[in-house]
Amino acid sequence: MQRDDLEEPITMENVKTVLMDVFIGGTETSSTAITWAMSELIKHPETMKKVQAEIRHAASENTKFDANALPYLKLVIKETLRMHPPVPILGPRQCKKSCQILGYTIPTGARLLVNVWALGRNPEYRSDPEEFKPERFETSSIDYKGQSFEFLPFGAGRRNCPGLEFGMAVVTETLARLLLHFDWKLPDGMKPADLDMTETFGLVAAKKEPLYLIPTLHIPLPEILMLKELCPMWSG
Ligand code: HEM
Repeated sequence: MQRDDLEEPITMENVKTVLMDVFIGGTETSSTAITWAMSELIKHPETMKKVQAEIRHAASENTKFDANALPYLKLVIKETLRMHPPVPILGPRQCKKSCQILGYTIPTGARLLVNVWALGRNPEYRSDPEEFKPERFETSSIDYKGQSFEFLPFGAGRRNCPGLEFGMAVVTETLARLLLHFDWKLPDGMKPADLDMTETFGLVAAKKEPLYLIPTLHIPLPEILMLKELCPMWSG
């Protein structure tokens, strides 16, 4: 693996650092997005029904589906990322050239923090920002790839998230599996309205109280098929 003949040599140190980036950048962000999506779905039973119907309709031979053919699930994930961006505040940016923003002078060299959480809930950019409504993205061209500055769950510019596609694939595949194979309910007769949606404050805005849900098996998942589908390189 070691290559010393390149302009930027690949060293064991580089490899370890990249792997660390993947673990630090990719695990808590993705699991936080999945937890928030499940929380919003359990709070909105009609949305849960609609997304499960889409996934169950798309799943052929009971367990196979094309994650790209799940447009409503994509809307659910977008809406989750709008209301609960796992990274609520982007890493600091430095102002290259003095400018005016909303009447404030931003001097050259000033450090700026972009509040993605506040952008997502700003009523100037959308109606009912406190409502979970995946349908709002149905007819909108707003995407999460860093071009729409009112919706930046993966950041923007050259320091945006390099794991965007991978993160979306993990979140989509995991949610689709959870929703295809299981029905979900709250424990102890708890009502959807009682679910505590408080966020933690930190680099990652996770759900403060753990999400406890009771699964009921809907479609069994043969273990061997699961391994083949998820890890084709292992199945020979
Ligand atoms: C739903 C999942 C994810 C979300 C919401 C997310 C979000 C973000 C955000 C907002 C940033 C800062 C971007 C900026 O300041 O403009 C970032 C940076 C980063 N992300 Fe992700 N991320 C996710 C998944 C992943 C995955 C799966 C990986 C790796 C496999 C990853 C690796 C990184 C790295 C290495 C950085 C730092 C980039 C830099 O500083 O140049 N992320 N992520």
